[in-house]
Amino acid sequence: MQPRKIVLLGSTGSIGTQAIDVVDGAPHLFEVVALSAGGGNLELLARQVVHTGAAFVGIATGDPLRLQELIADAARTAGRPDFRPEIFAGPDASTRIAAVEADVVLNGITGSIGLAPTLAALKSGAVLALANKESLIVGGALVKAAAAQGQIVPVDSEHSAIAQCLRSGSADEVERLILTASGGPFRGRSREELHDVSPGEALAHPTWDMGPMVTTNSATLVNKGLELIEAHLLFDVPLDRIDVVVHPQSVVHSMVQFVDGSIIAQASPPDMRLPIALGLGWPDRVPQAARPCDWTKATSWTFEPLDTTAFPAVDLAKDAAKQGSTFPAVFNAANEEAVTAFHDGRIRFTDIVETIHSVLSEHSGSSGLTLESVLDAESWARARAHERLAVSSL
Ligand SMILES: NC(=O)C1=CN([C@@H]2O[C@H](COP(=O)(O)OP(=O)(O)OC[C@H]3O[C@@H](n4cnc5c(N)ncnc54)[C@H](OP(=O)(O)O)[C@@H]3O)[C@@H](O)[C@H]2O)C=CC1
Ligand SMILES: CC(=O)[C@@H](O)[C@H](O)COP(=O)(O)O
Ligand SMILES: [Mn+2]
Repeated sequence: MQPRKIVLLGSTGSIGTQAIDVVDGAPHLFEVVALSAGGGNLELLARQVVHTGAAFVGIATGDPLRLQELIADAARTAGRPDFRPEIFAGPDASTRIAAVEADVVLNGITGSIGLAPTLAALKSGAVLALANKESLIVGGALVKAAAAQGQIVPVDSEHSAIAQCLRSGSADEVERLILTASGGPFRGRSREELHDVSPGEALAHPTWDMGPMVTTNSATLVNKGLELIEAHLLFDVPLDRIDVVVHPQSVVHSMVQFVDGSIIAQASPPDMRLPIALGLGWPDRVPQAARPCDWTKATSWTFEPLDTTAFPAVDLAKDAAKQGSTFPAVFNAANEEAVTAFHDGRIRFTDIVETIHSVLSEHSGSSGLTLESVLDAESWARARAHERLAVSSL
């Protein structure tokens, strides 16, 4: 069998670098044909291009001539002085890279900026291995309409878990989905105790090593709110039949409850290489993609309800999803702006979710969901969030 041709969007990030580990571990299964990144780390990107031998590379910002020089240096060092991939540069570079002929496009970009690349990947006919949950959430019905049955394979650990559990039963046997949440670094704290936490503390995730946006979203529980919407869209289960339970060890990645009361869970130590490998290989499993649980050591898995008073983000996300239309896009855009302001030291941690709440409460939605209405709602939400953030600044 020929190796599957893989496009990696966001190759320099946490998902992207782990995807290259997966490919390195199974070169007979996968071949990287194109890479893209924001442009913030041209040295790493150049090394990745030479290492993988990708024929195409894209950057949103940064100097393409500098990238070309760095690739030439790395290629000389690797003993391949004639290696010259084609470089795409500019804001639409990842969208163009997503359309390169391939079997699977892994979208590992952070943020709703991943929407156009998601739509381009779907249009290309390739399987979309989706880590960039934001594009599905903001695009909603638009992304679903662009996807053929089974064309989107989830990479987010919870949704990969659910997809695996669903192999055990038919859609009409599904009663509920149960998303697990680590609870983040501030699990157990009251709303008041969250007031003065620092960006450094918010980035200290208890179980996962991830990029700064998703790590902060785990701390506010916004990530779980986004994942609730993601699960609803991916698996067509009504919002009120999706639960969140706190599981601090992050070993059970999510569960499906069936009509007879049986619950199937997927468990593995926290390591994204497993869902990434399954996303690239779906429906086939990649042998030795990750270590399994070690039953020779005593261990406990615990579960507790989510404190929705201290962490109201999941309820807020559910409300936004129920309102539909452009509300999820507004939820996400306001969050992205607030998280940036928090890391810049302009607002408090608790202002993040308050900002989302405030911006959502002023939104009136849009009649019909189009790409234009989504982009307009996002711009509006970002501008409104900025005004709100200026008022709540420290
Ligand atoms: N990390 C994880 O374990 C998990 C992540 N996810 C999801 O996966 C996605 C990626 O997360 P993560 O890897 O942690 O994020 P990182 O911040 O680590 O990486 C983000 C990647 O996106 C690139 N990027 C940023 N802006 C652009 C742009 N305009 N065009 C193209 N590429 C761009 C970055 O490039 P540059 O380096 O140049 O800035 C980088 O390669 C998110 O949606 C996250 O929620 C889901 C589950 C787990
Ligand atoms: C690894 C992964 O999928 C992340 O999205 C993870 O879910 C973050 O953990 P919590 O949001 O549960 O803290
Ligand atoms: Mn997740």
